[in-house]
Amino acid sequence: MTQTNNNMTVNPDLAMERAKCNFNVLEVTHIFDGGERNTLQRKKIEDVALNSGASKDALGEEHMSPKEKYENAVRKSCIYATMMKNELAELSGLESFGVSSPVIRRTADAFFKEVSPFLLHLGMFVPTIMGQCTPEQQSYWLPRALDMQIIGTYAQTELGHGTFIRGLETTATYDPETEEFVLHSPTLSSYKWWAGGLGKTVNYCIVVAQLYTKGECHGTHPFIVQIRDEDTHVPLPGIKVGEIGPKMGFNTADNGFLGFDHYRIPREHMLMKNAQVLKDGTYVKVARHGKLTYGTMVFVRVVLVNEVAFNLAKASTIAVRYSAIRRQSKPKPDEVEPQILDYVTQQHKLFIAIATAHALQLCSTWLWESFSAVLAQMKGGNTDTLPEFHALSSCLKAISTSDSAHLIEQCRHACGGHGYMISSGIPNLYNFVSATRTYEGDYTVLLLQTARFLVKAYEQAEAKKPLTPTVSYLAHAFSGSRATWDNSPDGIIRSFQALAAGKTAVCVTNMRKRMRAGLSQVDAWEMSTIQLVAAAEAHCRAVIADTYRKEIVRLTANSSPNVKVVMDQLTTLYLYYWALERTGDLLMFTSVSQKDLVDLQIAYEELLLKIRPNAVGLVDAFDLRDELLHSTLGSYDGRVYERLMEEALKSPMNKEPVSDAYSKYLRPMMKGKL
Ligand SMILES: CCCCCCCC/C=C\CCCC(=O)SCCNC(=O)CCNC(=O)[C@H](O)C(C)(C)COP(=O)(O)OP(=O)(O)OC[C@H]1O[C@@H](n2cnc3c(N)ncnc32)[C@H](O)[C@@H]1OP(=O)(O)O
Ligand SMILES: Cc1cc2nc3c(=O)[nH]c(=O)nc-3n(C[C@H](O)[C@H](O)[C@H](O)COP(=O)(O)OP(=O)(O)OC[C@H]3O[C@@H](n4cnc5c(N)ncnc54)[C@H](O)[C@@H]3O)c2cc1C
Repeated sequence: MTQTNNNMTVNPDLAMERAKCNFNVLEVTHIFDGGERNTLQRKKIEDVALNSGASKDALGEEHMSPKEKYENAVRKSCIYATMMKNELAELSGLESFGVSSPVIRRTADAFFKEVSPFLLHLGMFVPTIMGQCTPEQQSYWLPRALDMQIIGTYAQTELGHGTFIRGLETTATYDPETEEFVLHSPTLSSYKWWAGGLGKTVNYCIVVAQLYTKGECHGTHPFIVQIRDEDTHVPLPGIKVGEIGPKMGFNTADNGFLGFDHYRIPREHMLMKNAQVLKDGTYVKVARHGKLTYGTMVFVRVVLVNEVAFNLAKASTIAVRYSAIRRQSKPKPDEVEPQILDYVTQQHKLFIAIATAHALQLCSTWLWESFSAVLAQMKGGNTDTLPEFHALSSCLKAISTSDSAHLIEQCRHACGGHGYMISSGIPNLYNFVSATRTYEGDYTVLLLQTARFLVKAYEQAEAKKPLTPTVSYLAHAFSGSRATWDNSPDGIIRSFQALAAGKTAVCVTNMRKRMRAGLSQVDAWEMSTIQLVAAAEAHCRAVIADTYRKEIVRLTANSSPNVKVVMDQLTTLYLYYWALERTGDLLMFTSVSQKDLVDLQIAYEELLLKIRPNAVGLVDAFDLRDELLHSTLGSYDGRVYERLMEEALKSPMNKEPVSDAYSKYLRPMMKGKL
């Protein structure tokens, strides 16, 4: 065993990998964190939160009953929330980052193998107060929520409707006599379903309901609703609330259901930034854009791109470190068994996961900055950039969550049987991230929102009208010839734009044909949706690749030469990988030849070999402390087999030499006495 300088015993294969890494790991950490200052701040916060040991459990979470798991998660949420208020807020500069500070959010992951029952409080309840309240409402609710005097969630989805918000059935009917709204659940399908923390934890929630006043429905609006007594926590009369039961993941989040029986709330509890109901029941629309009440969802879609990049970084760290210590098979009889990381197929599974974590991390920062710019414009009353931003955040949310879930599963495959152990950390990561593909807007549904924007932009391009920046490439869609293939990074990005333009053009042509043949516009659209989803995906890949490439060039401008090289290798790998995944489309919409594709495959394989010596260095650069990884396979020291055995011995099944099941069932059966 090799010793590192801080006296940690490290697996010799991992030590060897670290010795051969040829770039400065810390420099890459700074790139991933968005600068040295951010790295220092992150480390400070992690030290305060994690060195206290408060994140540790006496008994492994996986051996607890659901009720114990939930109570333990609440216990740790309270510890973490108190830390956040008292110590971490100051370190993170909470005012400037807002409650969505990714560092605060990430550090919390050391406390929870699944999720905190407070996730929706900070993730959606507080942001909705910030985004949907008038200044007076904010000054009342925000301090109480930030100080955790009240805990809330976001209850929009119902048993019958999640995607189609306009179809929600919960009603909020204004009664001018008492100046109250009457909340009611008229059907079983109108029961709120899914909101995190609703089952047992929260005492308030944002409820999205159809607003009725003066006999007229004005569509869905948000309300802040108290559902439990502030002292006893008992559900208030008129409220039916509970937990929805076991799920694939999120089992510490007490997702809940909620029904109303003519439940009254004060008029002022309607969130009135975008629309108001006056005392006499007059409805006043304030916002210039009809979809501003969807603002919290847009915010969370932006945050999720960062969230899944972080989780993919975790999975790739686990799988790459494990692949460096795991030796298997003997392709060369005279040599020792190779590290599985030496197999090119293993590199194919893993290096794209590292590159994608980088791509999504950098895109998430860029998206956050674009979002801030859109918000600033909207403050001045200008909503012109909102449609483009909605199209952009929709497709980035869809593709980032879907790619991350797929690649986390690929990391599990790369860990063979041990990856299937809960203690590997990967199953929990997968269960969490696969849900992100569905919630906050399902994958297909969001890509179709982007496609809607692409089709409109295509029609504008056809009419030679100006285009917004992310779709400006559509102006070249009418040259009549296929896009010229070249395998340079910019050439591949242009090819993805050509795929998006080509697929959109095919859809527009087919829709027009179908409409001429008598189909309605809605049916013609419906028949083209497979290709429309594919067009939106290609558009999104072009956006990710372009942003990733530009950001890396910018961020490595002053980097040392080897960092520049390895970062360039990763971006090129990302582009080659996706071009090779879409060869059929490239053959349809660009001039690429069979020979070009054979050459590209060879270049890709050579790139994997170039990245191989730096693979462990690259995942070390994510700088994920063991407390955040929760993994027997991925710890920094590589003591994999020791940890697997230690965890196995903790199983309650190993407490007794002979299980009770022997005397109850096995023995009677084997002795023929059952
Ligand atoms: C501390 C931080 C931690 C963060 C981590 C948080 C993790 C939290 C964990 C779990 C949370 C999970 C929470 C939830 O899931 S909450 C519920 C989320 N629900 C959804 O996302 C529903 C998805 N559905 C929709 O968004 C919409 O229904 C729709 C699919 C967009 C359709 O809406 P609608 O029917 O009203 O609209 P149309 O299709 O008719 O389109 C009309 C035009 O409006 C435009 N549009 C739609 N949405 C928006 C928007 N958000 N912004 C701007 N514009 C929008 C659309 O493009 C159409 O425009 P057009 O010009 O083409 O007519
Ligand atoms: C872990 C988790 C946590 C959640 N937390 C919350 C929460 O805190 N608060 C909250 O309000 N909600 C929450 N949700 C609900 C979540 O937002 C919805 O489940 C999600 O938006 C998908 O909606 P749906 O369930 O209605 O799916 P559906 O719309 O029923 O989707 C089913 C299938 O139909 C397809 N489909 C639907 N409409 C169309 C269409 N127009 N065109 C093509 N295909 C379509 C979809 O692509 C999908 O394949 C949570 C969900 C999960 C899984």
